[in-house]
Amino acid sequence: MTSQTAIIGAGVMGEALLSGLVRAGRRVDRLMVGEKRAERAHELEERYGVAVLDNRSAAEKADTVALVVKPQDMGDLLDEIAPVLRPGVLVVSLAAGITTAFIEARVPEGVAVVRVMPNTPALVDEGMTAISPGSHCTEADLAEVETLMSSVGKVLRIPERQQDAVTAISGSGPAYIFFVVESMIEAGVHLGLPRSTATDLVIQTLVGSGRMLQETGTHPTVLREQVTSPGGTTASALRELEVHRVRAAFLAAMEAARDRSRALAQGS
Ligand SMILES: NC(=O)C1=CN([C@@H]2O[C@H](COP(=O)(O)OP(=O)(O)OC[C@H]3O[C@@H](n4cnc5c(N)ncnc54)[C@H](O)[C@@H]3O)[C@@H](O)[C@H]2O)C=CC1
Ligand SMILES: O=C(O)[C@@H]1CCC=N1
Repeated sequence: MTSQTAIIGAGVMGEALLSGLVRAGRRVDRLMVGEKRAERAHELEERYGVAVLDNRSAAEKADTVALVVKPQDMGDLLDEIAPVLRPGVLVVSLAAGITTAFIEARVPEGVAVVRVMPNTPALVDEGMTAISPGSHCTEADLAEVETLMSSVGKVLRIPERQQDAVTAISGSGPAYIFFVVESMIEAGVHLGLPRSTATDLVIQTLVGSGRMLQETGTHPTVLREQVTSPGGTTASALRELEVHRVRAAFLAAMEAARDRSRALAQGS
């Protein structure tokens, strides 16, 4: 890929994308960053040797413009860069909730828009990204975004109507997993294990379980049953999780995330 890519908004997710592209071998002179915090901009220039420009200059020079600001900042950002977006430019939004229709209403005709929901494991090239085309998007545009996001992990094409649910499951998902990890470590400490021992045990259990899911292709219910010996320790623990309605709590949590994604689209 020889085109110029601008990343506007270089916080957690913007840097995950930037660093992934650099790790994947993208030449730094084919990347640009727009970042409003001067200190952060300087940090990224130092760390990656990437050019940090004002948003309009970055958007004007780029063939692909990735928007990685908070959903609440998206309207103002689009108003700022729309006048310099050329027809044929590809706009890629990574913001939760923001629809392609919202963006298309604010950019010139002929600008293709793709909505993307990544997650932070992109930082270690194990991201899960879902992409959806806007109404003027070609197969080539979508393939371009697929290539862009494959540099940081897996990519799935989905209809845009599924994006709020995807945001609730994989976009926010790493936070739930880290929450479970934190909770298990604290439980280990409560049971008298040194914190470092509990941390090692939980992290390797998570990594091993993830690899089993990925490599065996076996359904999680079957894998869970294999651990659950009749009358044993696991059955006792799982009964407590059911008593405390953990399954129902996960469902309620993800419904709340899905609803929040929808609300962000309305600007709240
Ligand atoms: N953090 C995550 O796990 C994920 C975040 N996202 C989406 O990515 C977007 C960014 O999220 P984070 O990186 O977590 O937030 P963040 O707050 O870490 O980064 C946003 C960055 O945008 C900059 N910014 C704000 N307005 C700007 C403007 N007008 N011009 C240039 N830079 C500007 C801020 O200074 C900041 O560095 C959000 O829309 C979020 O929904 C999507 C998936 C996962
Ligand atoms: O919490 C958020 O709104 C963003 C979107 C998905 C993950 N983080």
